[in-house]
Amino acid sequence: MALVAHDRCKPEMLAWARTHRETLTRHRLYATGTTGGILADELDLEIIRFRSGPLGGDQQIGSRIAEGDVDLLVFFWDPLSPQPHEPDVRALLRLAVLADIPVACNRATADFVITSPLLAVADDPDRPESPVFAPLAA
Ligand SMILES: O=C(CO)COP(=O)(O)O
Repeated sequence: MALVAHDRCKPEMLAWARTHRETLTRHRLYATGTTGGILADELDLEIIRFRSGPLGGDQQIGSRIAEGDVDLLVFFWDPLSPQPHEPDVRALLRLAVLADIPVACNRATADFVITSPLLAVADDPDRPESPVFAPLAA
């Protein structure tokens, strides 16, 4: 999973991650620099941190998505503040849609996604390589 939050949304991301910490510990976590630092410090989560978003972190996560290495993106982007790296933000969201992975842009959606029964498939120890979101049975 990849976790990203703009500055004004970081308290929301921290609160969400605190609520779902136990679930998060069962997955490999990527995050942009500052978001990942806060989650690691506050919640003692093991996180693979990239650069800060404005310095290329969004692009680094986008490249992981393009490589098929990310199954879920939680991106609390700020709808009220312009971002200097807006093109990177758009590119990250575009790649996530293109890759057809779930993208949660607010807490309500992130709550739905992380409590989805589909996510439970990935937590099955007998299927460690299963994707976060298994296809629905045919
Ligand atoms: O800017 C961001 C996403 O666009 C987030 O970056 P940080 O987590 O480094 O603040």
